[in-house]
Amino acid sequence: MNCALTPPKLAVRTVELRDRAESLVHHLPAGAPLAWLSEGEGVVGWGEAVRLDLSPQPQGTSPVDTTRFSEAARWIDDLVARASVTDEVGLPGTGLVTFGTFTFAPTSHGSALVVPQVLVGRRDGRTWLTTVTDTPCTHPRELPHHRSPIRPIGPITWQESSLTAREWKEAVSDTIAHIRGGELEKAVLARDAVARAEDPIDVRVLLERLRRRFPSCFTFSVDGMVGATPELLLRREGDRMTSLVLAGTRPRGQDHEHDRALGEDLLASAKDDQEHHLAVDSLRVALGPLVEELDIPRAPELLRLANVQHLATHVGARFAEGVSALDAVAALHPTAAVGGTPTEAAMRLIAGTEGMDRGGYAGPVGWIDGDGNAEWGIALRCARVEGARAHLFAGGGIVAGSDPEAELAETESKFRVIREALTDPDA
Ligand SMILES: C=C(O[C@@H]1C=C(C(=O)O)C=C[C@H]1O)C(=O)O
Repeated sequence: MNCALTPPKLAVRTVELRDRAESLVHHLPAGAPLAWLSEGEGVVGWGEAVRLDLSPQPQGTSPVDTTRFSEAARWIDDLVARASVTDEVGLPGTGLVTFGTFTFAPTSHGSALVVPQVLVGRRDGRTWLTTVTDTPCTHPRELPHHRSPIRPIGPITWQESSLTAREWKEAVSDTIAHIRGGELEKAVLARDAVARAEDPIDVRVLLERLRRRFPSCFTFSVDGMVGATPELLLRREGDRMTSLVLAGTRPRGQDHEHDRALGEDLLASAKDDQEHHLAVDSLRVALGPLVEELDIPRAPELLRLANVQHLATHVGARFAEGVSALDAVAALHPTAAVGGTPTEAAMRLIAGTEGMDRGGYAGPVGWIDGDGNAEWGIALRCARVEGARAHLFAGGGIVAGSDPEAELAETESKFRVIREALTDPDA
């Protein structure tokens, strides 16, 4: 069913499921899967009980406009108020769950909310089945069996990017000049790459490879945005909020010694420390009015992933009375990990420099349930998958001390996540 600004009345039921599947991905049928997976847990869904496509704002709208978030929040509030929910499990991710993807810029197409007809979730060793209908009918207690075989992706050809490597490095040099000229402190510049398969890409192949290779990341698929992001914009459980800020990157080393040396270099680098602290400060300022007991460690730690290592800060807080997860998403986006400092100047520079539309890349992606529990990541290490085409994105933070060649290499390391998921059966 398609959407409307007044959502329909949904009937929702969650029941416990006896399930031995090693991966929730194994339950997904072909088509447009919904997924949010980390450390063997999470939620997957399929079918559309209802969806909302949020309209882009007109060109010229402020780059920090938050209309798409407030429209989404209003729609979800209505949906939840009108729904009749029977929830026999009662955990974050049970009951009425809405998946969402929001564009980086308010003027881009692609912000959408989707409520699946069927959802399977897993947490703390418990698995559940949620079914959603808009017509009175009996809900199943067992999983409907209609899995279709997974289709291999086959050969991939690479097409031209919006900017060549040389043009992108020039864009980085120009950005460094603007920063040294005092116009701004940091801007995150991204590049794209376009892959084409011979047949429509089976997203389940990507999800399975991504969750295996990046178990601690958040492997996601929402309305065509598919990836494995390490960056948690926020998680809400009851009134607790957690967030993971990343900025500052090195590749992984070829052996243990080299890897350790790269990590130590990252921890000691003044340039990366500046880049990281601008990201943490943007979060502190945005969250300040919305939370209590904001706990931000003074120094970052090292987060090692299969392809790169990052400076990482784990943040905790308690939501202030009356503040929702989507209020916080709207306030946080874009953090200086994907936008820059000051935000508006960085957003304008990004729009005028990258030569492409980011769409959902670097925007919030995740889910929210009817009790307000939620997990939203920043859509990184991802691609927009449409039929046989995948549009990949990767970027990096530019500050006064950045080097264009090193930034290009950093984007290559970040592209590897999706490139290898598309091409390498052993990735
Ligand atoms: C912009 C990306 O990543 C962001 C930028 C980082 C950096 O500049 O060091 C690190 C992690 C992310 O916050 C990306 O993956 O495309």
